[in-house]
Amino acid sequence: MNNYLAVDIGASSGRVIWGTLQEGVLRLQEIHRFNNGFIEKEGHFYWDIENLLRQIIQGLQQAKRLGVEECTLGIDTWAVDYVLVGSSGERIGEVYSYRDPRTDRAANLLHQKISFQELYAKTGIQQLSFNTLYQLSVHEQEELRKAEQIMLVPDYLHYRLTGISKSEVTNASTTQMLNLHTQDYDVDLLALLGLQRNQFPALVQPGFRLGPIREELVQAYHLPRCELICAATHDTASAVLGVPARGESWGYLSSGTWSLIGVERKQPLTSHLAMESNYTNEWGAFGTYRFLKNVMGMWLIQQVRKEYDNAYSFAELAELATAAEPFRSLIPCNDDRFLNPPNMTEAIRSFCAQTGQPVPNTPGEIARCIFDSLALSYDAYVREIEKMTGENLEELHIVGGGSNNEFLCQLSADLLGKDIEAGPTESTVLGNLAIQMIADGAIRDIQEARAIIRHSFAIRTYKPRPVDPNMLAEQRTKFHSLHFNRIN
Ligand SMILES: Nc1ncnc2c1ncn2[C@@H]1O[C@H](COP(=O)(O)OP(=O)(O)OP(=O)(O)O)[C@@H](O)[C@H]1O
Ligand SMILES: C[C@H](O)[C@H](O)[C@@H](O)C(=O)CO
Ligand SMILES: [Mg+2]
Repeated sequence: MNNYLAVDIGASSGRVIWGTLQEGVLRLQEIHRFNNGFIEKEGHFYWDIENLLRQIIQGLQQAKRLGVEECTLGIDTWAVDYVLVGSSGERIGEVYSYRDPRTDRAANLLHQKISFQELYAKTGIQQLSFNTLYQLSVHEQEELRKAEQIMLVPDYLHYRLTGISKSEVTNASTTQMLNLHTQDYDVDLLALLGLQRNQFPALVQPGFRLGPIREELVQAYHLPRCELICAATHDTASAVLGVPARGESWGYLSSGTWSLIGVERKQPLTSHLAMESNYTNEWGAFGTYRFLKNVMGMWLIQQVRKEYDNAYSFAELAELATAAEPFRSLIPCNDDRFLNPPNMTEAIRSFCAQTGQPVPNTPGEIARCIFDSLALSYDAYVREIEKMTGENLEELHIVGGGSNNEFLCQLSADLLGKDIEAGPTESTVLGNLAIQMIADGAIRDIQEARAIIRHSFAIRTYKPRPVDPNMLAEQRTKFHSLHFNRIN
């Protein structure tokens, strides 16, 4: 029986999970979990990349202690952020978090050189203020000049472990620098930033075999002998692979720090409506495209929970929301004011005051405002996606940590009037493992992998409850009037 290790590092937490496939059942054993999150230094926000490497090493050491002598290893992380690497392989400077305010005006400045319309026609990528393209356009020129390589976070982690430098396509597509037509980095876009194509590693597909962990690391840290295989290194791309879809017409909501809501397509969709509504075409595994939209997601409640000194679990906050008055106050989840405010609770309260809504006070009222607003977002975007693709989605899957939020899963089913299938929580890990097992020949293809996931993990179905159509129409109208997510 082969051993497969998945390292999945999201914005709020990371985990090292040991996967095995026994008689058609996929079994997971969590062997290490750690908190993630950016650190603030002099008004800027960075990731502690050295700590992430330490945590991966600790997870591998634990795997060895549990008896894993040989394995394959896949790594996935959040998107867009990058590491500058010098001619001697040294890291140059800090690793900025995408929530750093340095990009607040970057898009407006860059669009003086190239319109968003032209950019979208090239890349099909949604406008998020922190896309890698915008980050690099404002990065300190001194550091950029010293950079021989620009690696996205998971590619850099691969590099530190193996010495091999490659750029895996699913995550590379989130840079907004990959050209849909040439299927490579767009050299004209790079030139706008004063960058060369050879500063970015060669593109590779999920399943690419990177090679073994460097021997000196194996010896120094008593690690298992691991061969690194490129997962779909964008965590959302792995999450989509881990969706236990049955048919051909299905949508997903990868619910974690962000809610990524979309469909898996064989071709990109870059219509004028898709661009105007700010939908993206991130690349998926096996030549697919993840036509989706970023929704601010559980970041909102994560920050509120911290501001209550973590006095409540996420389950308790969902419970308190259940008892609060429905649709009393709503927020436009994707408004930039919620991207990284000094205090999320205050940002929510002041928005409600500014818009003449009742101001939420208690933890339950704040949580209810967040979850009502998220559910109305999901309702709006699923209907937009169905309109743009011409599909009536027969299956809707919520995966990731948010699939444990019973209140929000049920409310989403009620508003949409559709069944919602919730779980697995660790869909990202499962998608990471699926690529390894397919590369290893243990699983034939992604269809078989999804069938095995369906068979191996409990999936809870939320059936829609009756909703007053007048109330629904009223809330949809109110939400739409508050919603600012138009490209300025
Ligand atoms: N029992 C629960 N009840 C309600 N919500 C929960 C529960 N467990 C987890 N969550 C939600 O799941 C979120 C974390 O999801 P997940 O672990 O998928 O995120 P992540 O992988 O750390 O981050 P990223 O989204 O960047 O991948 C929490 O912020 C919380 O809102
Ligand atoms: C910054 C990105 O939008 C973010 O990482 C999102 O793509 C994601 O993957 C969240 O897990
Ligand atoms: Mg995650």
